[in-house]
Amino acid sequence: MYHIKEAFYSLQGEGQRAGRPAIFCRFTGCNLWSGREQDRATSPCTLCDTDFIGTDGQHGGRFGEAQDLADHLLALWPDSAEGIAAKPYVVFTGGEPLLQLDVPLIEAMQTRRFEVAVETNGTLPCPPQVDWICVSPKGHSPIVQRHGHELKLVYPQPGVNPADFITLDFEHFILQPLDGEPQGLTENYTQAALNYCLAHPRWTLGLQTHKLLNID
Ligand SMILES: C[S@@+](CC[C@H](N)C(=O)[O-])C[C@H]1O[C@@H](n2cnc3c(N)ncnc32)[C@H](O)[C@@H]1O
Ligand SMILES: Nc1nc2[nH]cc(C(=O)O)c2c(=O)[nH]1
Ligand code: SF4
Ligand SMILES: [Mg+2]
Repeated sequence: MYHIKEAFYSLQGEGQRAGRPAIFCRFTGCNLWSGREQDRATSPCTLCDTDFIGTDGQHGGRFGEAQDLADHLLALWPDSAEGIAAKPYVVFTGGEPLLQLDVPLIEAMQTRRFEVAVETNGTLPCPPQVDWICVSPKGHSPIVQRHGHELKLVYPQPGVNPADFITLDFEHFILQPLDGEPQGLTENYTQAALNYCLAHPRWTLGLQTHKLLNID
């Protein structure tokens, strides 16, 4: 059974593929936070900007079979001529998608011509069938998924040094400014991230453009 918080059609707002139209499938639940505010401060991930509890969001629900969920997601892709000609794209996120994403679901999407991307915290192994792997490390949680396409580090995180990640096997290293209340920093987080990129040019700055655009 797959538990889906919400699913929607939007632009990928983040990372190397920002701007690309995509279906987002947000799985319920995470292994690094319960999703309850009273647990946030004592959880391995304290920075989350997302509600991933329950199945009550837009186009959310529970799906028993990969084929049923794949058909549900396919129905969100535009059926204009351009939509059919374009390579459809699905981003599995959450919550932590690798608690639920399995090979039958990946292959059901690929059978429907989708390219399959995942946004993961890196603490669980990613099936090799996934076409685009984005790992976003959290605090000192151990990184199990040590290769992929983009490593997208939220910056700053207390005690986390970006230099500790550049030996991992990724094509793109992206710093994404922390969206949240300033915590004892003299500069804002975007300025801090951009300063880090200028001083360490292996890193590129990635903004959460969907928040700037006020879209999902
Ligand atoms: C909500 S997470 C879900 C996927 C997965 N659990 C993960 O953490 O990568 C989706 C993306 O949003 C990023 N993110 C979450 N909270 C954020 C925040 N406060 N500021 C900036 N990025 C954030 C995560 O790092 C991740 O890249
Ligand atoms: N537009 C848009 N792009 C995104 N990229 C990653 C997201 C996520 O929550 O995983 C996200 C999201 O929630 N919305
Ligand atoms: S690991 Fe991802 S989904 Fe889980 S709490 Fe952190 S940012 Fe949110
Ligand atoms: Mg998001």
